[in-house]
Amino acid sequence: MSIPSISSPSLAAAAAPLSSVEASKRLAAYTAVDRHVLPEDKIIGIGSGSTVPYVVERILQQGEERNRDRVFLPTGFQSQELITHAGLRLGDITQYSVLDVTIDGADEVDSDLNCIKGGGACQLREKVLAEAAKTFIVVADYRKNSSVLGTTFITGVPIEVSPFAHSTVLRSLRTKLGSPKAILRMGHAKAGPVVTDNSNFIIDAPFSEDVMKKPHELLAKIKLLTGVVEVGLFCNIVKAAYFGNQDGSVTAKLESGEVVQIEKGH
Ligand SMILES: O=C[C@H](O)[C@H](O)[C@H](O)COP(=O)(O)O
Repeated sequence: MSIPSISSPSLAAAAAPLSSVEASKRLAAYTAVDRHVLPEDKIIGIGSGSTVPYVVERILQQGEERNRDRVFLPTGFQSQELITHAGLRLGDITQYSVLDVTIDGADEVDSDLNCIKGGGACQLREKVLAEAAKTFIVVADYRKNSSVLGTTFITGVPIEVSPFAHSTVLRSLRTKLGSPKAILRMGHAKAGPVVTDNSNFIIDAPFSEDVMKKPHELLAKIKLLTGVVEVGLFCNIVKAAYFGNQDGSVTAKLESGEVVQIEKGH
């Protein structure tokens, strides 16, 4: 296995000045990798989205020796490409049912480390790799750090559904579960609905603040609808969430309830 060196052109490009949001994503990702991707970790889950490339970038910076006997499992097509293009060894969840650590992005994280995920339609595979990991870590920029889910990510809870059942699930969400504005997610630059890596559709279902304050209850109700494959509410899975801030610090929310401020350069 040949792993690109730290001075490769792709990393040189990555070292170019970043916007404040991108810099915050990188800061969160680098901090999380430094703290949670340890020398003894060999089976590593790589999540989806625009923050995760910085996770892979930092893992590469740990060096060829450290990565030689590691296997990386993807949460979808995008992270599979990330892993292979980085020259890291690709594995599959069907080969490894226990992961040492999984690091993933999030659309929003509340005070109790519950998350909305699935803005990129990857929540099914992401949840499988999150639950299979001994340690599941979330990385995001400061915009995702919230106290109640649905405050900043307002398009709704992403719900993966079997195409066959999408209209019945939509009806139940609208008329029984209190999401009258639930809609089928449509593609951009593609006619028709978004189709997931699992050949399913996505429904985005916004709920009131009162309902979003109890994400576990909402998750249970949505999962019981026939045809629902997975819900983009992650409850009681996250061990720690790292948010990069505009001032160069990182806010870490821990499973214990503690919130730690990591100052620039630490
Ligand atoms: O389906 C997509 C995933 O849940 C992403 O991890 C989530 O949307 C966050 O992505 P980003 O890092 O681009 O904000």
